[in-house]
Amino acid sequence: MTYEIKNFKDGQVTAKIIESGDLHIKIRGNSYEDLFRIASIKEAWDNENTTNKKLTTTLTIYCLIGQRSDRRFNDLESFDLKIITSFINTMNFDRVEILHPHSSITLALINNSKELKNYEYVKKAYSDIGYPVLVSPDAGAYKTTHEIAEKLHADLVPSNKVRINGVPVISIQGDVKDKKCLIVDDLADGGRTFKFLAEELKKQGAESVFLYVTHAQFNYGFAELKESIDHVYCTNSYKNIDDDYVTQYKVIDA
Ligand SMILES: O=P(O)(O)OC[C@H]1O[C@H](OP(=O)(O)OP(=O)(O)O)[C@H](O)[C@@H]1O
Repeated sequence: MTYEIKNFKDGQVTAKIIESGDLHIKIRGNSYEDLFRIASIKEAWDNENTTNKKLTTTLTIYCLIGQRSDRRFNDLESFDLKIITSFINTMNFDRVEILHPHSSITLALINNSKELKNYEYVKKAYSDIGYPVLVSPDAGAYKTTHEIAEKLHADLVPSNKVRINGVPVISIQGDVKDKKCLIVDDLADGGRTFKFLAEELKKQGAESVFLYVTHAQFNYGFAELKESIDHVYCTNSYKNIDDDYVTQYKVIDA
């Protein structure tokens, strides 16, 4: 099944089904415009296929917008992931695949959802570096990084970040002296969490520090990170990056 998307000059999005069949939309999903693209395609497809119950509809989202906003942060503020997932649910897909969501709340809020794991990308980085120790940067990342470490038979050093009087304090729970370390997490916004952690790992004698994140925003570039992180591994779920400092695994043609 194929479709095309057009944008009107005022920003309106419209979809046209070119060829019918099972529907499988593969999209970053990292903008509100992408969500409306999905809705337009699905609406056009539904209109063509109201009577054909044998066809299936699948949505694959590589970097869901709002996945970090998995709770109402403050009174009087909107719960954005709830709004986004409610909108996706109105489209009634048979299956919705989400690549490495920030937390399980995303999967709980989306009907018929399934996680696409980050394992194969971490494995590639792990082999490329030469079997480093995995480092989970916070409590949120511990569970998924622990699962990966078990599968790879890799050592895992958990670390934790707490704020004392607003200042981040990092505690590393293991020995990293003379070791190669690979920090594994879901996303980098600015990347400062990892810069501080890498500095601490190097203070404790780490030979080198690498970073893997599935969703690579890096909104402030790489200059600061280069001071303490040797190389970055990520997917292109959020955007394409053209920089020798970054190895990007392609999940979407874009
Ligand atoms: O690039 P940075 O700006 O340093 O941010 C990256 C961190 O932010 C995200 O966690 P977040 O703080 O949103 O997790 P939470 O659910 O614990 O609030 C993400 O999982 C990273 O750990």
